[in-house]
This record gives sequence, structure tokens and C-alpha cells, in this order.
Amino acid sequence: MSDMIRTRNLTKQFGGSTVISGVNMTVKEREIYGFLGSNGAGKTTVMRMLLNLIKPTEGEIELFGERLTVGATKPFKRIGNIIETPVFYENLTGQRNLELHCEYMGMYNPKMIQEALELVQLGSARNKPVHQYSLGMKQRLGIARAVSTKPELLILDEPINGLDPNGILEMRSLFKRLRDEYRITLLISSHILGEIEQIADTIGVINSGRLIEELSMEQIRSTQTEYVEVITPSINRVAYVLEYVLNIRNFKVSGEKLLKIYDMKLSQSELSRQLVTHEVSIEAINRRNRSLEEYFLQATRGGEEHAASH
Ligand SMILES: Nc1ncnc2c1ncn2[C@@H]1O[C@H](COP(=O)(O)OP(=O)(O)OP(=O)(O)O)[C@@H](O)[C@H]1O
Repeated sequence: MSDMIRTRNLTKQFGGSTVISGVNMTVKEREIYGFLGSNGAGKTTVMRMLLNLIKPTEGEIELFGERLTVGATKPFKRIGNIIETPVFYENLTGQRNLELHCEYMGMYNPKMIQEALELVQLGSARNKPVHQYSLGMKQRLGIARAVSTKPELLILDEPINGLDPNGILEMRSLFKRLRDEYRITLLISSHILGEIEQIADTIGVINSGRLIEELSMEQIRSTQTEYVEVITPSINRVAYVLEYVLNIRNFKVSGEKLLKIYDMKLSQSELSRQLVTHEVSIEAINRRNRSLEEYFLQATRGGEEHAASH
């Protein structure tokens, strides 16, 4: 599989302050790339640079294997996007909005416009003016507009924002169809992991302008998703037994009475035996699944510490 997007050392400063710092990201062909970061982390700024809407201060961008140059237009005929809330001519119909967009892009194709409207289930609403559309319908119209020029790559900034649970489900299955049936690569930003974890093939985590993780979901699922929690009033004694008796260092004190052990080679019975031998009082020992949320939270904190130490 070839790469659809590659950035090298992508950096952006606004008025002397660095907002994006040394981002190296790779989006592979026909994958859904979940671009995750809290508000203000820098997702939109990266996407705007990818779309040539703003110029990087430093670094390079490659789209479809070719280096992006100032004033380039060709690659953007192959990309559909929604950056921030899509804006429409509210008094015109959904269909007319799409027609105008395609004419403007020089890619007018009536068949594809109908197909795009059907795809997002707006076929029957296509002749209604947009001001009569609900928020969810407008989000879907935004996708239809982005798809109506038959792009190979879709760049969508927070497309799930503000949708109700049903709308989120519909959107997710739409993204999968776009990848699987239309063979489109998708770069989707979100500030909520739960919104994209089921559909993303790769997740890139951005924090304070730095890409702190870029991992395939397979890698993420196989990495430390389990731990053993120990609830105890004697947290220091448990830490002592782990470190000096059992020689285990991959654990974390997570609260006044809570300690989490990520080393899964340690059997629960051996742990209990050693804690009893060393007369440590224990309230509970449980095996738990570490949620992805927790995984990313920790990665984000690690990233902050890492950034702060530089
Ligand atoms: N034109 C600009 N001038 C100055 N600062 C800017 C500009 N655009 C963005 N920033 C700053 O860059 C940082 C990243 O903003 P960005 O919009 O990329 O974040 P984001 O991850 O997309 O967050 P959100 O989801 O809130 O849009 C923020 O601190 C923002 O204030």
C-alpha cells in the first residue's frame, strides 16, 4: 500500500508561537486514519496545511507521493474535505448546493451527485432548501458534497461533532462504506476516542502540537490492554513487594489505595501468595481490561512530560 499523505517535520508558528511542532504523519492508502487530540491540540491547523489553506513555517508535505508546492492545485481535485462546520447556501436545495460545488471544482457529474445524495440518505430530501435540514442532515450533506467530486482522499475535521448517538452510528457505517466500497482513504479528526476507535485503522494522537503516537489499531489492541488492580490500605508495602521481591517494575500507583500492575507474566496466585507472606493487607485483587481511553490518556500525559522536559 502506498502513502496518501506524508508530512516531514511539519511545523507552524503564529506570531512567534509554535502551534505545530515537527509532525511526521503517514496516512496509508484506503485506511481510516483517526486524528485524535483535545480542543486546541492542533488538528485543524495540520489539516489546513495539508489542504494548502495555510503555509507551513517549516517542513514538507507529500500528497499521493508528490511533494506539495506553493500554489499547487492538481492534488486538490483528488481530495474532498470538510474543515470546520460546512457552510451552504441555505435557500438553495441540497442538490443545487452540490451542483454549484462540482461546477466550481470543474468536476460536474450529475450521476455522482445523485449517488452522493443517496449514499448519505438524502435522496428524498434533495429538493428541500438547506435551511429545512437538521444538523445531522447538514453534516451528511457536507459529506455528500465532499464525495460528489469522486475524491480518492477525504479530509474531515470533526465530522461527528454534535451528532446524536444514532447519527454517530450512521456516520460510522458511512465512513466504512466509503473506505470499503468507494475505496476512499479517510483522515478524520476527533477529540473523542470513542467516536473513532471502532472504525479507525490507524490512530495518530496530537497533543500541544506534537504527534505523540501513531499506531495501528491492531498494535494498540495488542499492547497492554490488561492489568491487575490491587486495592490496599498499604500501598507502599505492595510497591515494595512488587519491586524488590517479585522484581516487577511495570506498575503504577493510581490512587491512595489503588495500584495497577501491567506485567501480565505475573500470576495472580503468586502475587497473592507473596503479599500474604509479607503480611500486606489487601482489600481486593482484580484483573481488568485497560480501556483505550486510559491508554491514550497515559500517552498524552507522557507526551506532556516529554515536551516539558525539552
Ligand atoms: N490563525 C491563527 N492565529 C493564531 N493562533 C492560531 C491560529 N489558528 C490556530 N491557532 C492556535 O493554534 C492552536 C491549535 O488550534 P487548532 O484549531 O489547530 O486546534 P484543534 O486541535 O483543531 O482544536 P479544535 O478542535 O478546538 O479546533 C490553538 O492554540 C489555536 O489558538
